[in-house]
Amino acid sequence: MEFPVISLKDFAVEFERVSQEIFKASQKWGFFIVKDHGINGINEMFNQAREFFDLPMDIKCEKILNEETVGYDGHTTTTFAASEGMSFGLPAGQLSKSENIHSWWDKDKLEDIEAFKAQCNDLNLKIMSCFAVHMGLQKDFFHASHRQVLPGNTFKLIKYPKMDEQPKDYVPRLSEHTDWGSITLLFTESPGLEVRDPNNQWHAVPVIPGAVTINIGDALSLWTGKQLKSTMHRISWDKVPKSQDRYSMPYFVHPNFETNLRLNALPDDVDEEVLTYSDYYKVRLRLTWGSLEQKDASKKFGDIDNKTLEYLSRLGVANAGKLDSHSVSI
Ligand SMILES: O=C(O)CCC(=O)C(=O)O
Ligand SMILES: [Fe+2]
Repeated sequence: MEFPVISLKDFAVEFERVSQEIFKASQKWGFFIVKDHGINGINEMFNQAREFFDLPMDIKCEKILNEETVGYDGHTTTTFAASEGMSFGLPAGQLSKSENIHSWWDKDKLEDIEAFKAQCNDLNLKIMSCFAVHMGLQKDFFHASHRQVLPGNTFKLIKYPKMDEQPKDYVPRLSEHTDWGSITLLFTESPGLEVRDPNNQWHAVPVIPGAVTINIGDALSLWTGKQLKSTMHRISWDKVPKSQDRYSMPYFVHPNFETNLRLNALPDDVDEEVLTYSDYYKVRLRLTWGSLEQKDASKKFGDIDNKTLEYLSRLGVANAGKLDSHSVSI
C-alpha cells in the first residue's frame, strides 16, 4: 500500500485536484507527505536544534517546559519517549514576552523561530482550506478557529540521542499515540516514524529530503465527525539507526481554546453538550506532562476532569482506550 506523497507545486492553479488528493489521503490514512511546499530555512532550524542540544545540561535546564508549552524537556525520563525536546508554544509573536525562554535563545534566534512558525502557519491554513471545500464549507471556514490566540501552535525541536542498546527499564523511543490538535507538520531527516496504515498494520513513513509529513490530530478528527482520521504513530527502537542521533521538528497546530469540536456530531452522538478544544487540551496536557508537575510543584499542566474523560471515551476519540498511552498516574 503506497504512502500518499503530494506535490503542492500547482496548488493555486489546480486547487480542485490537489485539495482532493489531500482530503482523500486524510480520510484514508490521516497522514501524507507534501513536497514543493515552499517553506524555507529547514536546514538552518536543524542546525539550531543541534547547537542547542549540544549545550551542557545545566544551560538547557535554565527553563524547563511550562504550561505554555515553552521550554526544555529531557532532563528527566518519561514513560513515553527517550528523547529531549525544546518547545516554542504560544500564539505568533509572543515568545519574546514569555518568561520561560532561555537566555541562549536571544532576540535574533527567537525572530528566526517566529518567522519559521509563520511559514508553517501559512501552510497550515492552505491545508485547512482543502478540508473545508471538500466538506462543503467556505474555503476559509477553519481560519476563524485558528486565529493567533491561546493556546497557539507549538514548534518543537526533538533529539532522539543515539543509544547502543535500549535502556533496561522499558521506555519506548516514542510510544504510539495520536496528536491532540488540528494537524501536525513534521520535518525530519531520519527514518523511524511508523504509522498505522488503512489496514491497521504498522507502515514506515518514507523520508523524502526537504518534504513535510502532515497528519490529522484528534481535535480535527472529532470536529469533522471523524471524516478525517487521526492516526496512531510511533517510533520503535529497531527502526532508528543505533549509531546516529535522530532529529525531528514537529509543528503542532491547535484550534483556539473556545472552539466547539461538535461541528459535525457523529451519527450516534445525541448529546447536546459542548466540547471545547480547551476541555480536550487540558486532559492531554496533563497526561503528557503531569509527571513534570510532580517534580516541580509550581507547575500546573492542565486538568483531568472525569466528566470530560467519560464524555471523550463515549465519543471514542482516535486515541480511544489509549488516553493513558502517555500515562502518568492520575
Ligand atoms: O519525531 C517524530 O518523528 C515524531 C514526533 C511525534 O509524533 C510527536 O512528537 O508527536
Ligand atoms: Fe505525534
